Amino acid sequence: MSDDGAGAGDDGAGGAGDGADEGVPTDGESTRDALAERRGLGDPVYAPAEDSGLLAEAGVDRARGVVLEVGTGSGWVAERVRAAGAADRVLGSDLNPHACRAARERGAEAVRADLLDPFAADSLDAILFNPPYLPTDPDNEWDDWQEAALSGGESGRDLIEPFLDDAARPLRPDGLVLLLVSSLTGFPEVVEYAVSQGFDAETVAEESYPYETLSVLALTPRSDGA
Ligand SMILES: C[S@@+](CC[C@H](N)C(=O)[O-])C[C@H]1O[C@@H](n2cnc3c(N)ncnc32)[C@H](O)[C@@H]1O
Repeated sequence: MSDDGAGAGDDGAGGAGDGADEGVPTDGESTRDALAERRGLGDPVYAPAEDSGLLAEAGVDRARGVVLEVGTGSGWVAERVRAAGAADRVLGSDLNPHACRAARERGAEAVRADLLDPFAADSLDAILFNPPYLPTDPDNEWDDWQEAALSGGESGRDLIEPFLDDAARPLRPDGLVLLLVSSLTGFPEVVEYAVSQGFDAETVAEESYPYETLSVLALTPRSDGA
């Protein structure tokens, strides 16, 4: 979600980042407010930003076979991976019906779903997720789709943990999860949780911004299942 104008792509990602980092506070909650304000609270669909760009690059490099982007938003990441041509099929899913519509308009195959719920066991070769991850004070939660795109609850990990609880189920045994993680969310805590859910974790991309470091974790199911 970093928005310092570094730009994550040529057709939308980082597009809201013209204001550099001026005035962006360093605590998670007010950072969230500043970022949400820049993106426009009226827009119900997350606009691609640097986090989207980092995940898309990792997906283009590593995702093969049947790929699902969970929380596809505008569908920009899914489309980048599809257009690169190395995957057999790229699906997108999102809880937000406006996002599903936007992703379809972009040409992505998108379905409305809560995390991985409707996906069958052993059906996916790669799963990508740029989750809502900003730590948010419960007293400051808004009840709208922008909130659903940004807020990871008090810890920042309210969506990441249930995602990791279920991720091994739809994944084929030699499959791969690419998970975008921000330092605001607690990188070591996410790694520890992923390992506790039976994954090996490796950082495959990292970018630092003035108020957060974004990483992409490649998670692979441990063969011993432990
Ligand atoms: C940070 S945005 C990322 C959007 C897009 N993938 C990108 O990188 O530009 C997080 C997305 O997750 C979606 N989302 C939130 N909760 C979800 C859930 N329970 N299941 C599926 N998607 C969810 C939001 O609607 C939003 O589109």
